[in-house]
Amino acid sequence: MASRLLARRFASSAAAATEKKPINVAVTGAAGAIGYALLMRIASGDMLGPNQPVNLQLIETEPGMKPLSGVTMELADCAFPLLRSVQSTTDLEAGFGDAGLAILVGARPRSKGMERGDLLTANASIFAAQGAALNAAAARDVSVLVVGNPANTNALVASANAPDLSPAQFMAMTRLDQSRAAAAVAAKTGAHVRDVERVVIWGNHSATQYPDLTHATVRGQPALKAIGDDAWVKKTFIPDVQKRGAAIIDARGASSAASAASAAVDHMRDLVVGAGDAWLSMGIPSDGSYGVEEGLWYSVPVTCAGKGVYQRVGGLPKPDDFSASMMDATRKELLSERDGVRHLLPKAAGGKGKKGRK
Ligand SMILES: NC(=O)c1ccc[n+]([C@@H]2O[C@H](COP(=O)([O-])OP(=O)(O)OC[C@H]3O[C@@H](n4cnc5c(N)ncnc54)[C@H](O)[C@@H]3O)[C@@H](O)[C@H]2O)c1
Ligand SMILES: O=C(O)C[C@H](O)C(=O)O
Repeated sequence: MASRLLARRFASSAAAATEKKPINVAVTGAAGAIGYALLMRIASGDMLGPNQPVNLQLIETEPGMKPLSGVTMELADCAFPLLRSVQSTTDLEAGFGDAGLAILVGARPRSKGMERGDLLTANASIFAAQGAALNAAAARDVSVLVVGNPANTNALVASANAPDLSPAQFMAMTRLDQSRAAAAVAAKTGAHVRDVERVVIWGNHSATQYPDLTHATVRGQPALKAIGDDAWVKKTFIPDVQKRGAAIIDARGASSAASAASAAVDHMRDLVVGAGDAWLSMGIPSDGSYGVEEGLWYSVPVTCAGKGVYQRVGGLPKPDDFSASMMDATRKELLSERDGVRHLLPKAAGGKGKKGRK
């Protein structure tokens, strides 16, 4: 008995000695619908892996603090072994203090009949304040994922207000669109979703996005060939993916929440842990390629090597006329969204940061 106890004690002190340093994860809008689904997944280890402890730094508005206290009670009651601490605050700099990862969810969702761009006035100023606070308080190599809509332009606003961080550290979430597109192709071809690769989301997380199957494969074969139905691709697949968010609002009476949280988990996991040669879509600052001017957060395919580093997929052939016109339409929408937030963009936008990514 004594030797079994000793062995157990030895095993737990060895585990403590090799335990990784916790990662500080800041989440805004933590008491909202997405926050509720997201926090459980982060704390359980779904996002950063089964050996990575986390500290949660939760940011809410004043009225959000009471519901947030209920969420933190539930987090405690889950007794997650990887959850080291939970801090709840309305103070942006306290909430972002030393954060290595920041997921910016807190913003108003659209309701029936609205487009995501209609949220620009209500939401963009939130991201100016949050960009400034990240600049002041977050870890210098923080990776920031913007989920709150309109996500691409909010990422631009946050980055523009964080002059000491690299624009490349700010990403807008289009992973949900990628997953929706892959799921639709899997359903059409009878394949499993894991057999659908290289689906690309170009441009804005909006109804102008271009879900592109030109490079996609199903079980290693060209997806367009496996589908064999160009009319379905153009008349059903593309509009369905573009309008999936609205279809969910129509059916559920509220915008997607669990699937949005799941996409944020997938995005951050691939970014931090790495995803080999898989193509993943992210809204990142344009570098002038694909005819998209610099300074727009435009979704493109990337690969993720881990540790927060992503690499844009390069060397793609010139898009055909259909793809080029789709890519241009979403670029134009992003330009007009940028015009709508000019007042929130300081003149000398864009800084260096410690972790440049290309
Ligand atoms: N990019 C995507 O794929 C995607 C998918 C789904 C939803 N969204 C967007 O995510 C956002 C949140 O959606 P939701 O369903 O969780 O909404 P929600 O209304 O359920 O929750 C939003 C939460 O944010 C909080 N909040 C508002 N302003 C804040 C601020 N300044 N600082 C901190 N917290 C703040 C609110 O108090 C609330 O608790 C919406 O803008 C929605 O459109 C994006
Ligand atoms: O469509 C919305 O407004 C919510 C979200 O962006 C989605 O794509 O589900």
